Amino acid sequence: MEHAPQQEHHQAPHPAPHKAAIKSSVQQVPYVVFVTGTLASGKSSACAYLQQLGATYISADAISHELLGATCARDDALIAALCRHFGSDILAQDGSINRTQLATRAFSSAQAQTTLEQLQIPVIQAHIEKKLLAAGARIVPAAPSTPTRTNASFTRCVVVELPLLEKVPALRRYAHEILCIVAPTALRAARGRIRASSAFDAHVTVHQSAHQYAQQAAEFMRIHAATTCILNAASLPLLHKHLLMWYHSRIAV
Ligand SMILES: CC(C)(COP(=O)(O)OP(=O)(O)OC[C@H]1O[C@@H](n2cnc3c(N)ncnc32)[C@H](O)[C@@H]1O)[C@@H](O)C(=O)NCCC(=O)NCCS
Ligand SMILES: Nc1ncnc2c1ncn2[C@@H]1O[C@H](COP(=O)(O)OP(=O)(O)OP(=O)(O)O)[C@@H](O)[C@H]1O
Repeated sequence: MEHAPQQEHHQAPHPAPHKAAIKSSVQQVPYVVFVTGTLASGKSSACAYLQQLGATYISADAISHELLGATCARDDALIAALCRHFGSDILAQDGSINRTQLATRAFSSAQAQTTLEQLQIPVIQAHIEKKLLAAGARIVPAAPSTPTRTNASFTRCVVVELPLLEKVPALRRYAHEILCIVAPTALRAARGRIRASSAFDAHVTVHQSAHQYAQQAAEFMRIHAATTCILNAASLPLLHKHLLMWYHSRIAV
């Protein structure tokens, strides 16, 4: 919405230098959408499709994997802090974190999970912010809200997959919009079983009753924070169709 007056400046034959600078920075700014939802709702599937449509994709989970992995992208300080808190036997031979071992420790109690999040989330947040800025994203003056008209002036889109949206409030200022992917619990459970289950999923299954309410509360918060909810209760082609309509109403192609 803040783009209309700047487009008018673009029409002026000799724009003042500062106006030209504003114009060029606006043209560079991509439409930033955060994609959230609960476990196995279809966040990654949605992001993969948006990426296929041309969006730049940033994934909190992928960053988390890189930080704890064996490549040069790993974060030695974070790995050392995790070893101090959860035991040095979470370290694999290649210097990466044994994720199953860490999950067993970190998801053993609410307090341990909080410790993991306090150590890891600020680092993940800093990496996402860096990637957002590198992709041309800038702080959006108004908080994310449902657009009242199409944002046809945006030609680029950046999609950030953020499962734990509520844990990274500082990033919200970069988002034009928050998409929440929603799917019924029974479908998520069925889809989750088809997929190779992670340690977190296994933990949630084992501690089902204790986690159910927390997960549900978190999902409600994400739905509440969302500007658009997309129901992923049928086939993947139908999810793609919803996303395509959404994309075309936001991004000029
Ligand atoms: C403990 C770890 C190493 C276990 O790894 P593992 O490969 O077994 O699980 P994976 O990373 O695939 O996670 C599985 C699912 O659980 C979700 N999840 C991970 N951590 C959490 C958490 N603290 N709370 C809720 N959901 C979580 C992920 O988003 C994903 O959907 C890993 O889950 C981890 O590092 N978690 C903390 C990172 C984090 O907070 N990521 C989200 C940032 S927004
Ligand atoms: N509409 C659909 N129809 C059939 N299968 C689907 C559909 N949507 C997602 N899936 C499948 O369900 C599984 C979970 O989907 P996906 O990985 O996209 O969810 P997620 O929210 O990213 O999961 P996580 O919380 O673990 O990161 C995947 O195997 C995916 O292929």
